[in-house]
Amino acid sequence: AQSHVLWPEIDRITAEQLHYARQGVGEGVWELFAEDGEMRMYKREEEVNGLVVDPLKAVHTVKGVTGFEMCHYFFSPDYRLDWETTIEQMKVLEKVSDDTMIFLQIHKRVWPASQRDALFWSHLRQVPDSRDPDAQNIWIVCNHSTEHHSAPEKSNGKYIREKSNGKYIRVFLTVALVCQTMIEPPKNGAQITRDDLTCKITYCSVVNPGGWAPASVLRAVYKREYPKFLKKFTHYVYDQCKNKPIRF
Ligand SMILES: CCCc1ccc(-c2ccc(S(=O)(=O)CCO)cc2)cc1[C@H]1C[C@H]1c1ccccn1
Repeated sequence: AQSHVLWPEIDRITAEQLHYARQGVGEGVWELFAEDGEMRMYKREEEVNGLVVDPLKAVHTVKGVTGFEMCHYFFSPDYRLDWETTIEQMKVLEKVSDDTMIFLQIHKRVWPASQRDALFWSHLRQVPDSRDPDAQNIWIVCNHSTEHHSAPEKSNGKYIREKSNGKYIRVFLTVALVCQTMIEPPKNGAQITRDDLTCKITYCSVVNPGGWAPASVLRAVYKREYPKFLKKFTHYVYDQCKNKPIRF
């Protein structure tokens, strides 16, 4: 993908998001708003031009899967409709390379706000750990809004069923899923099994709704949808992997 026009931006945003994901939530600005088992979900309340763009950061620990497996199921279009419940339609507009694609997603309407779509590149990458050079166990998927000739801001009906008003408000998003595999080597030198695996997850998301929506509505939607999404997604990956050979 190094030759693609988007490559410099993909490289820069992915590196920025990795750094951002690694920053702790200790500094007081993050507000814990959801907990479920090992999952902790934090937000910051921010508005841009009166629009709610609350950054979100979630940390979670899932036993029995690797960081690669978690990122693979998050990245691949083949499984998305199995775990993403807020999407009405999804299309891969361009396959830039095996690890980079451009998606167009129509999200379900969040009443009373009008319906939105999201157009973004998605990039999957293994990350050398600066602090531990031989840690080959960190993977990231970064999703970042982009433009594409085949899906201008106004839904042109060519690919996606035209709604009555012929237009979806386009959100602007940056999302990162960073996953690290921890292995508890079996005492007796036996082969590693899924019981020896733990996946440490950091999920970061900033979604600008692109057009006005009541702050109270958006905050209620995020409070409900994000915990549901991360719980459903991680359970889905565990179920998909549990009877399959481990992929690092
Ligand atoms: C008015 C904003 C509408 C809206 C647009 C977009 C998104 C959204 C898009 C992408 C991603 S992802 O993590 O990249 C997974 C791929 O789909 C997550 C969220 C969420 C909402 C809102 C519907 C809410 C929501 C919140 C959390 C999870 C899912 N949906």
